[in-house]
Amino acid sequence: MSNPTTETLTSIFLKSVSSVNPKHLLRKSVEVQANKLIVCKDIYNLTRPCYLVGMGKAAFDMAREIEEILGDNLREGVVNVPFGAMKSDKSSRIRFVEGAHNNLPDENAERGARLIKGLIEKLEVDDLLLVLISGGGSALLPLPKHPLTLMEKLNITESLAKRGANICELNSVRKRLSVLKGGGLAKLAYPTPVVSLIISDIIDDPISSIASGPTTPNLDESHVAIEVLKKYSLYDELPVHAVRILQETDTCNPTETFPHVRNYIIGNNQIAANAALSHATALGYQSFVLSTRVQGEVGRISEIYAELARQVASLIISNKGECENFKLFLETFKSELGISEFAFNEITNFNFKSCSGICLIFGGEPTVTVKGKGKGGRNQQLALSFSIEINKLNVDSANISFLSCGTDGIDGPTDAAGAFGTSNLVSDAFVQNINPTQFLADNDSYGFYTRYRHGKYLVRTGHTGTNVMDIHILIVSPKAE
Ligand SMILES: Nc1ncnc2c1ncn2[C@@H]1O[C@H](COP(=O)(O)OP(=O)(O)OP(=O)(O)O)[C@@H](O)[C@H]1O
Ligand SMILES: O=C(O)[C@H](O)CO
Repeated sequence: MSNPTTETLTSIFLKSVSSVNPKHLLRKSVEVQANKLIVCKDIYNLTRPCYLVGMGKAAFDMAREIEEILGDNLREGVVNVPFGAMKSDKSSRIRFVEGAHNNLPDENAERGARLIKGLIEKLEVDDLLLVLISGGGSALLPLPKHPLTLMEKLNITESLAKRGANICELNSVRKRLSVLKGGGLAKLAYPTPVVSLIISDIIDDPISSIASGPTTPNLDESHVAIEVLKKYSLYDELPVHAVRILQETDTCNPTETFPHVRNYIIGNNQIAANAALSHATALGYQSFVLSTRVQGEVGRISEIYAELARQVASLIISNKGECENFKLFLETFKSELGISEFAFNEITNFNFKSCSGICLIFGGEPTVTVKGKGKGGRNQQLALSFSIEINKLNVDSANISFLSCGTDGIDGPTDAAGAFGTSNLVSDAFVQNINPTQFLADNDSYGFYTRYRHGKYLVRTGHTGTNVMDIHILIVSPKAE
């Protein structure tokens, strides 16, 4: 087997992204037969006038495809999309609103949210409302509860994000402060039937957190949001009217159900990881999806990945079948990496003897606490940090290549989807008089990769039109004789 090239890794990543292309996902999940709408085998009567709303990074492509599928059955729609996501001005019954520059709610997004609210308020009981939900939806559906202003709400959520709140903590607060989030959209639509089609960008696909769960009851107890704000020392700084909204308990009904709503997850990280597996296998690698639940600090993840690569290299090179040490190692990190029982048994029972190349695939969304002044993203940071960690282990018996990319094609405030890492990157960089550790310390992974090998180790795909978190690909293969 030839040594993996950056093109090899890129081809595996691109296959994973195309498997979660919204058009592809919708064609797999939704069809119209006679006057019936069939969604994941459930049947809805299309004699009802059909309306559409949507929000998120994949919403434009989802909306265009749904419009093709529904044809004249679609009466009207309002879909909020990120700036730059609109690709064609083909006439449409759907009104697209671009907003949320850099994933931050703004007046355009608020205008779009008001248009969505206005459309829903006109619905009749005999109508049908389709809701298209994908990652980035929270920033595209801002409608603060009166008298909270958009700027006040933005200050609260931005401060939480900067202080390290994870997406579920962030959205527990957003749900409490917003009219349409946390089930508000579904409540407004009642009793009109609601069918929501969701592309998940959160680990384990929690519908109540994806885009802050506009179509599911907010099952958080009222104190959850308050506890999050206290955890990050923000509660005492809130405007008085924000505290009053958070303390309202009438909107919290943990037993609430929405009998008029059906939610369908039509795309997620598992689908993308499985597609990566199929392609890597077709390329001749013995491939495994070890986890789609990777989270935690990037530095820690890179250390574990580096040790994993070292262990796999020694198993392949030593040509020994046994992997007791490997099993013990993997057992130690199984829960931290979110490795399933199936994946654990599959790889620890594999005989590495005369294996010509292993491809390990992960998915998830690690975090970076940004302390430096540099420019980068969690994927570029992970690829650089992995290269530094694997270099420390002096694994010279095998070729070790790594890719970490965001499936939405945008990693942090940069034009890259992510980057490559290799076991010889550090030594190679020093030949070019570039110190990787310095760039990493300044959270300047983009600055490093634009200099290293003239930027060839950056992965640039542009907006992919989908978003199912990140994909990590690790290939370990014997050095060619
Ligand atoms: N200089 C940097 N180096 C490393 N990571 C950074 C840097 N600047 C920002 N980040 C990370 O990038 C994250 C934002 O990434 P991005 O803009 O891709 O949004 P996202 O979290 O993927 O949103 P979505 O899930 O909607 O795509 C921040 O949470 C921060 O941790
Ligand atoms: O929009 C959001 O809330 C995040 O992308 C999680 O879905």
